[in-house]
Amino acid sequence: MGSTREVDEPKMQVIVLGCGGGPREDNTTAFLVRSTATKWARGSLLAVDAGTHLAAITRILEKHLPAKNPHDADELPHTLTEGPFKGLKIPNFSASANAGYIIRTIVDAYLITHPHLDHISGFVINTSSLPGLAQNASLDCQHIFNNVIWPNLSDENNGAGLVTYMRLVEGGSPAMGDGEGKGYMEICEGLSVKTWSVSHGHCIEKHSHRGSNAGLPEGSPRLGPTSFSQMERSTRSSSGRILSPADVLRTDPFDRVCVYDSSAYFIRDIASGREVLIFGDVEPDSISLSPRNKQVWSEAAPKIVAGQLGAIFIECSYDDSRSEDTLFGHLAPRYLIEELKSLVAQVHAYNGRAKEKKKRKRVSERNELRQRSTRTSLSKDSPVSPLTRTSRRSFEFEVPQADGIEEQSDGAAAASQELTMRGQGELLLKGVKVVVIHTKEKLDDGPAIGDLILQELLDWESEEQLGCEFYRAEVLGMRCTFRESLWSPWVVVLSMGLA
Ligand SMILES: Nc1ncnc2c1ncn2[C@@H]1O[C@@H]2COP(=O)(O)O[C@H]2[C@H]1O
Repeated sequence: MGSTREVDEPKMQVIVLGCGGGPREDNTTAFLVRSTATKWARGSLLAVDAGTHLAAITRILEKHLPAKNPHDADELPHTLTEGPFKGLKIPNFSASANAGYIIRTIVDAYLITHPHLDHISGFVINTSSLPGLAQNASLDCQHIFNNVIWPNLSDENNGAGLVTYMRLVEGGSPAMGDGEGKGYMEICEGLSVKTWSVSHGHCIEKHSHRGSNAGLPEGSPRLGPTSFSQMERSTRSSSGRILSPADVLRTDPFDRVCVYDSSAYFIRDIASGREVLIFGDVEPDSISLSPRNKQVWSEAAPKIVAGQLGAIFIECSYDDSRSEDTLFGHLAPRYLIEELKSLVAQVHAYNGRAKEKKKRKRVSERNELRQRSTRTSLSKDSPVSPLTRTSRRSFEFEVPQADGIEEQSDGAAAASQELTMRGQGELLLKGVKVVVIHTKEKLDDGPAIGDLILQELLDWESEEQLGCEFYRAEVLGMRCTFRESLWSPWVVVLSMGLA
């Protein structure tokens, strides 16, 4: 039997370097993720977004470096005994030199959810001051490394070759990985990743220069997998007919809307199979012109049922006082809850399918037994071949109709409908940790935005009974910290200020 210590040992660590969505530039979105099994090996840190990066790492180290005699080289290398980098062997005295060591040696790749400045500025600025840094970035930086906004430090278009782009296959490549890790791409020592595109609002101009509409022919706005008829929100045409957002688009084939692409990453600890899900900026499916979150929830559902998903990091930029027309591709608590209800629906549907599969298996085993005994008796006294009698058709006829959810053509949609009717999540997300990120400060004297959003989420939760636990980060001076530290059996999340 495994010891309790073994069970409680975190398998993954997420260090929150920045958790805000602006306007403050010192707390913009940035994480470091690692598999604890790698024990701080070379190339074992994955940066997910890097709105802030080197500066935040330096600040953490300043707080946790030992008091030392700067001339006593015998003290080096030193193993850190506290803070988010606890256990890391550092080769230098100063916080600055050690931060440089971390990003040159331990950080192996940068997963960028989308190339907006609050998610990339640290990465871009750090690259210029670190000659020799060659990193994989899942970012098409051509708009940044274009010799106008920033020198082309990439290895494309005659660039300096400090950054290598890596383009991930949406939904994972079937050629990658084995077994449960199939489709996942190894991204750094100990971690693999699967990515899904999600939508982050749309450009004010009507064109398709980038984002999910790019490359589509004139007048063909790309619609996501969810049909617009499922949307709750709608507008009224001059004739009084209710128009969905898709209809609005279709009324003028030359009006095309450019949807900003963002990403959701399932990051997997290769050693244990545990995962965390980290979203970039994202808007709710219900008001999106290219709703794609449902696909992510569908992928998450079985992992939740299997207890494999440690935490979901998702944005909630505004509180519920924000109107729909000023969300600019973000979530507020009412929409985050709506999305989590969509996840509940997927869990419901998954459970239904699993139940049906089990039932079918049982029935098929029973039938098999029955047929065997029939075959035995037929073979004794019937001229008809037992094989003829056990044809596929007669077999199918004998399978009784399974009840409930499996009769629906789309289990998730049915479950969703049911949820809307009942308004209850049946605590199906019990134990799921939802970490709220990318909150935007209001710059007023009112309560901290994190407090406001968390309270609203808790109010929604008591109404909807989804079962998830909410955590949020807040800005305290130069630091962000969690009001409660998040420690699940396999994920430890440490933010800047936390020991
Ligand atoms: N049409 C708009 N009018 C005013 N502000 C906007 C508009 N679109 C986007 N923004 C702001 O620009 C910000 C860019 O980063 P974010 O997506 O985090 O949040 C966005 C909004 O705060």
